[in-house]
Amino acid sequence: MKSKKRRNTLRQSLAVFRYSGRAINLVWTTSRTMTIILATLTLVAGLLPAAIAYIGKLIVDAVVASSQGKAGGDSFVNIYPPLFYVGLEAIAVALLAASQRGLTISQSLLRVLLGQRVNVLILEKALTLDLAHFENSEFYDKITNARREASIRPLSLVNRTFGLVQNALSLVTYGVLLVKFSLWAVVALIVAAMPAFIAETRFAGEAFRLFSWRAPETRQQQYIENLLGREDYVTEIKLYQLGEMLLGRYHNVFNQLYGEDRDLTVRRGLWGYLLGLVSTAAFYVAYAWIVIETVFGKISLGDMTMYLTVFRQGQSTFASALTSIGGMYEDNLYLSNLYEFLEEKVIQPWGNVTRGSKPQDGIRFENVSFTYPGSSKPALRNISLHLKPGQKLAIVGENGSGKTTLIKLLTRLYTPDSGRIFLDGVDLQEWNVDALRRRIGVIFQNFVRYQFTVGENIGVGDVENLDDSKRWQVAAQKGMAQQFIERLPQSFGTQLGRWFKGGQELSGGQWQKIALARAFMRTQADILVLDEPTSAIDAQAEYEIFNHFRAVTQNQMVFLISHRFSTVRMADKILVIDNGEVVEQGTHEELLADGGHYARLFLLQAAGYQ
Ligand SMILES: Nc1ncnc2c1ncn2[C@@H]1O[C@H](COP(=O)(O)OP(=O)(O)OP(=O)(O)O)[C@@H](O)[C@H]1O
Repeated sequence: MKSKKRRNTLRQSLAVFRYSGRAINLVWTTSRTMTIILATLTLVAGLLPAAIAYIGKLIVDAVVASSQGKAGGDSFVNIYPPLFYVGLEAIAVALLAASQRGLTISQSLLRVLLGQRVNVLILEKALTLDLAHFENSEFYDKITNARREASIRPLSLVNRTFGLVQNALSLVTYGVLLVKFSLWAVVALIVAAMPAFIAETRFAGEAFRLFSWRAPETRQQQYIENLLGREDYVTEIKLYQLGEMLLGRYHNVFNQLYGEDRDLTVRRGLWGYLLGLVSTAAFYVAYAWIVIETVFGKISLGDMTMYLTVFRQGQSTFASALTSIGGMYEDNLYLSNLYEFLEEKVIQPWGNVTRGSKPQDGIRFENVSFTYPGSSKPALRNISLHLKPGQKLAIVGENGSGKTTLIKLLTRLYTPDSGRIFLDGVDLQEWNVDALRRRIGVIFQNFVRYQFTVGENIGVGDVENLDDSKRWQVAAQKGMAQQFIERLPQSFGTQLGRWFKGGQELSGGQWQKIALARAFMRTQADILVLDEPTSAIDAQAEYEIFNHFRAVTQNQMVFLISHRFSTVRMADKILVIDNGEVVEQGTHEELLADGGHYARLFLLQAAGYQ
């Protein structure tokens, strides 16, 4: 029982080295030269203090020898040996200072490089995750935890590991010098410092657990900071007078966090002090012992000077080694967060088909059903449809009926729970991700308003031709954006949004025209997906867009979601969805003649215009 407990304690203590290897590897792959410099300087800085203490002893002994020579009546007093040692010590001290300064410089540079490296690793990982991850709050906690401290912790762990090696080297060399005096003194000093170490690792663990639990609160604070600091929120927050309420919430979260922090900090400080007293007491007992031994002439004055230096420095080195271990424990815990995030499993059910077996088949949904993760009700049920190359499909339905969900399945942001979707006769799951995505041009309702130039905002539709200004123009023409862009101060070169210097804000409809142009930028895409692309566009422009819509999308399949029947009626096929199910399917004329759901909604809207 006892031995099991001891093994556990040992394993816990050794756990401080768990991530050291990985952290060192991370630093090593970030900059080999810098790591070698860091290791060499650590070695030098670890060995020099004992050498300096030893030279100190040589100085005192040489001084005593010289002065005894004089007292003995020698006419020639040899002043050179002590001076030689003084010079030697000066050189050693200068070297120590140089190595310490070198350590600081290389650590600062490595910190910057490593911060960038870890952030890139986190962002690269984020790119491989799917949409479902981003809709899960636990995942946000993970990414928040990984990002918050992870960029500084690997270097900190490496510094502490190296620092520990440096301290250990110093301690071993001090030990070698001290053992000559008494082995027991060495053992006593080590034992006296243990309680402080145990307390340190305990508190570090507690601090970390506090940090992890709090991820939701921290995110809440970040969210409020975001709400109060972003230009797109500011109008509503002002007009609804939400400022004070939000600030109040911000304070509440802070007060709660501060209370916990304060308790832990005070407890940690108090215990650190009390247990530190134990090792100070041990140090002074040893101090007294050395003084007594010197008074009784058992050791030389030089030895006493050396022992005192060694004791004093040995004690502070030991204390700093213990703090390093406490800190390493903490670093390990934070790094476990980083690696937990980086090792988050990504299922990539993508195939490698780049070309369909039946290119004339177009898109086919067969009995597709889908329920969002964590939701109890299916968003889509038994959807079947078929769209041939070049055909246009409009999807109609009330809010929340499942239209956008259908598009998310088509674009493979989600995978159906049952049923299958085929493109050119091949199941979407078997398609190569790049080949599939290259074939689709899409605008979602919440398309992104990039704080880039107008041209780039259109160019992102086809990243390989991001800067091709000729293509921008063609795409802008198709999206009816050409006219207003030409009136902007720097035309396609105008910076959009308010975040950067000279940025210009656009109206909702103008942004939507940019988004339309973006979808048209993808010239090789033969599937165009438009989720309410004209909801903010004025009637005249919409009329013009759809008048030439057939011409500009001649060879493309189009999936169009719209609440405007003037737009919908132009489609070859109309799909009416209600509550996740297809309730009607046909052309505008057929559906009107049926006198069902579609006919009722159409007449309702038409009546509104009369
Ligand atoms: N990410 C999600 N996680 C869970 N449920 C979702 C998610 N997105 C949508 N839903 C739910 O799925 C159903 C269908 O939503 P969907 O966005 O497809 O509707 P829609 O027909 O496009 O509506 P609208 O006309 O308002 O855009 C709704 O009940 C909605 O609450």
